Amino acid sequence: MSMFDNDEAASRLVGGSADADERAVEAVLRPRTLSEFVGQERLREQLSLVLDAARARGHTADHILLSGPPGLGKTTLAMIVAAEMGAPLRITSGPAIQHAGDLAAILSSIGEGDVLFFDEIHRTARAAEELLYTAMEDFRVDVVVGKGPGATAIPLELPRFTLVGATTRTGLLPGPLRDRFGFTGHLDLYEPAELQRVLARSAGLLEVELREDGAHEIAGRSRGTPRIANRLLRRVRDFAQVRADSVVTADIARSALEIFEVDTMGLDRLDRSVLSALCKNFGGGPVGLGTLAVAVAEERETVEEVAEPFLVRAGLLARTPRGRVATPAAWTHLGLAVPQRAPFAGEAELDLFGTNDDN
Ligand SMILES: Nc1ncnc2c1ncn2[C@@H]1O[C@H](COP(=O)(O)OP(=O)(O)OP(=O)(O)O)[C@@H](O)[C@H]1O
Repeated sequence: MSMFDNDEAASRLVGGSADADERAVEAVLRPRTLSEFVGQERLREQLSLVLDAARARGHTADHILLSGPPGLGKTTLAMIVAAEMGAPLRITSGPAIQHAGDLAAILSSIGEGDVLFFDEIHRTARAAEELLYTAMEDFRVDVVVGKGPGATAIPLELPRFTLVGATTRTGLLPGPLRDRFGFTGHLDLYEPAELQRVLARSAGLLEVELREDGAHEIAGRSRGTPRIANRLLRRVRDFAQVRADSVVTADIARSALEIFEVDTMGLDRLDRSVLSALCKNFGGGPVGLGTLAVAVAEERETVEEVAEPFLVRAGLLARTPRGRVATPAAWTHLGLAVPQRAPFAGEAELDLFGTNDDN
């Protein structure tokens, strides 16, 4: 059985998603205004324009879609949208909406100007989609009363509200849903310098004495993700409290993260064992996903969904039509000499977007 069978967040220090306990801790660290929100300059400017214009017209803002990997600040931005509009925030998620009735119940309790944050909107049940379309476009839901031939649809007018949808990829959304958003913003991975600012801010709130070189060390291992940066900071703080004088320097951060097996690029044990098997057992590939999974004693889903996305993004692993391949950077990162006749040399069809997943 895989050590990563359960929720990714529960078992991984460098996983992107968070469980309920972590979300409670995170609430303390959330920026409350656009100006407090670090990085994502373009998106911040766009959002600020959308919100300022709506306020100037005295209207609710258009529906907003936010896309990007977990932990980059979509929930935080939804909260900021509500705060900047001076509106109450309501929260739901795709997985919570199994039937049209679930959605109708939420929508019918919404007030004028409310902001409805809809997390993982791409996971909304089909049965509720139509209802969502009319709610977003016409601020109306048709509530069906009765069954069979005698069923009638009673239109229910809704107050104007702003829906803020979050998704990990806009491509996962049906076209008609995507089209109903007036503004779509994409969140990119953060640069290390931006993560250093996130860390400095969090350290202030958590009353951790974080030196600049300490922040630099943690930022480099945070996989471009504020959630991971904050999580690593909390672990480093533990170490600094127990083993040092509570001050987080680069040395302290390095020692702490070595104990937690997070390396200089932010790879953990699973990531490294995948790369190491690929290079050492299979000469750098190409090798099929199933074979690679067996070599690291993990489920193929774990390798594919937990380890690979970041390895691909970090340019360490490529998915090709003939299988997984280690890039020169992978050999170098593992401290191995890059072989002369490496498999990547002749690969013209690198699938860097990871769409080819069944080799
Ligand atoms: N730009 C930022 N500046 C400062 N802190 C940030 C920023 N973005 C995210 N954070 C912090 O990172 C943590 C995770 O952010 P958030 O919950 O908004 O991510 P998310 O994209 O909604 O993730 P998920 O998709 O898993 O819900 C929060 O504690 C938040 O305060």
